[in-house]
Amino acid sequence: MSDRKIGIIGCGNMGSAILASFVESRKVLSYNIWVYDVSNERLKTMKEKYDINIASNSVELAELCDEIILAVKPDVVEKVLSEISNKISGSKILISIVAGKSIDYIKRFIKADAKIIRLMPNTPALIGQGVIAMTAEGPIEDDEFLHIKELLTTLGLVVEVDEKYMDAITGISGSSPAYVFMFIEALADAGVYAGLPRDISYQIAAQAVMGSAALVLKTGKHPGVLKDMVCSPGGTTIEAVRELERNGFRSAVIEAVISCVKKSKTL
Ligand SMILES: NC(=O)C1=CN([C@@H]2O[C@H](COP(=O)(O)OP(=O)(O)OC[C@H]3O[C@@H](n4cnc5c(N)ncnc54)[C@H](O)[C@@H]3O)[C@@H](O)[C@H]2O)C=CC1
Ligand SMILES: O=C(O)[C@@H]1CCC=N1
Repeated sequence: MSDRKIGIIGCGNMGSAILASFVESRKVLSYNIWVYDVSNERLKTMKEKYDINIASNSVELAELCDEIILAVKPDVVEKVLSEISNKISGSKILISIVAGKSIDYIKRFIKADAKIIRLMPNTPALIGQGVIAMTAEGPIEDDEFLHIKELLTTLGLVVEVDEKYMDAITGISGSSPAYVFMFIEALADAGVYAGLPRDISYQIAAQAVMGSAALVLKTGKHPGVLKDMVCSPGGTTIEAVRELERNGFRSAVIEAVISCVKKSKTL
């Protein structure tokens, strides 16, 4: 457990997922966490739920905390960084989860020797099942980096990457929960069409997706091999596979991810 103070600026979907995971895992105790958000309602909810500390603004949060997680949307990053620029120095570490904003971009607004870590998490971090891509710059000591990495394992799988891969990772794991939820929703709608009660349909669709993903990870087998194992010759599955191929399923996924990655480069 860490005694360092952690601050989160922006407690929306992703900021609150990180907060929830930290608190619920007890890796960071509530009294060592500060949050700030422009929405008082949001702060009130977070305080009620997690009993954390509320900072009165981003400057106070940056003064109080050792690690400052920047979880606002890309269009307000410049404003927030300009506010806290003088506070990020010494042993303090700025941790940005902002999509599309490079470390070089961040460095335009804060001190040249500031310690910066850039992450690309995803929302399953809320239940400790996320993917967290991580890269660092500045005079960060190995033990500081490892300390943050260890903390982030609370959120899920942590992968250290070169920053040049961050846009691609945004397309593959940062944004993909949305595509997967769409897939689960579509599977369940089809289940309802076929007469299943909706609650059972969502439950089995989600479990089938989770089980299939776990099978890829646990067996290490190629997804194509695992797909072939489901397709009995002349059976039901290959009928569905034929329809998916006819409707450009794979191409739709690939093009969607390419669009996402392109967008990330423009943020
Ligand atoms: N939602 C996701 O799945 C992921 C989001 N991200 C990144 O996380 C960041 C936040 O995204 P979301 O949580 O989805 O957005 P969100 O809109 O849910 O949350 C942003 C929060 O920032 C607050 N805010 C706005 N201006 C502020 C300011 N000046 N100071 C303090 N708080 C302020 C808003 O009130 C809001 O609660 C983005 O940069 C996004 O790229 C990264 C990975 C995944
Ligand atoms: O949609 C977005 O821009 C953010 C980045 C990754 C997931 N959500």
